[in-house]
Amino acid sequence: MKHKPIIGLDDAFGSRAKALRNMQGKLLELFEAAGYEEVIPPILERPDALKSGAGRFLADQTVVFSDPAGAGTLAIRSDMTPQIARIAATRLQAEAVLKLCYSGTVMLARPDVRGGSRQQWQTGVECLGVAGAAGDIEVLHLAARSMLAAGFNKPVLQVGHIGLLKALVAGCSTPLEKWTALLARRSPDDLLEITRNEPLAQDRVDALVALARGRGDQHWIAENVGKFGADFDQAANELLELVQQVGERVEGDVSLYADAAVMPRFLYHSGILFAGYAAGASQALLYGGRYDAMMKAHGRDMPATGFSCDLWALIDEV
Ligand SMILES: N[C@@H](Cc1c[nH]c[nH+]1)C(=O)O
Repeated sequence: MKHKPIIGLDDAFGSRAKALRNMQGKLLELFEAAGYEEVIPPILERPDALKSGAGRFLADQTVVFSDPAGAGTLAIRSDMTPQIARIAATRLQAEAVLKLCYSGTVMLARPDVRGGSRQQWQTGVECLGVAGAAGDIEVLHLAARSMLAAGFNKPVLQVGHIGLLKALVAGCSTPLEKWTALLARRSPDDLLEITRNEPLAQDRVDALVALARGRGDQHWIAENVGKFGADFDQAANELLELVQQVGERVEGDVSLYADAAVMPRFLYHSGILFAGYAAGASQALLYGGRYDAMMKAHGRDMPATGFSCDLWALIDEV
């Protein structure tokens, strides 16, 4: 009997296998030169370690199974950032600043994008213990350099802040993951439909629709300061200052701009967020952001920012 591959999973051999290793080598070399040390966590975790501070959303994206060796319910990791959070909060607790990098397979319960892959070869960095904008700035520069090393065509970094959306939909019963999904899909009509059942003032509805239409650039953010309360203003100012500090061109070749509609893949980010694009690619190829709240949920209150990308997507789309 011939076994067919599972839909959404793939094998690599020949030139594809070489390209994957090559890409991995380039990125790990870059991370190491920037002072990031490699960690190699296991592919299995307790579901709680993956969920802590990340909530249901990540759990829905995770394959769980009952361990035949009696260790209870186990999860195949769907993301490595929560593993780094666990390690930083437990085994590396003695170090105040941690700069860590990783490269390993993660498995998604369902693909991120229609017809996409369920397996990703996640490669990235996490910068922990560097307070304020300094950590974000360091990670954004390293993301830009990674995009150049990976050969992105016309690389662009879009930077947002989850606090903007949270402030706009405060008091709504629709969960945050629903809003982020609709905004990530850029579907203003579906979004409008949901706002009908929510106690939202018209100016908030207009703001959400503007985001779904992709109109949340720097000017839009600045214009809206003062309209939606202190939390919105704090997030907006943090984002505008960061973008101003880093500048519109990073490493000479990477364009960077603010976009309030940048949405996270998972819901554990609690500050700035960013996505990296290459001209001609069908999807964002790099994701990152700040997740101090997830560190707190893991029992170690410390600042944390990082990014990751999928080597499979890089070799296919760059
Ligand atoms: N792991 C996140 C990106 C990230 C890394 N560190 C912080 N955020 C993702 O894949 O979406």
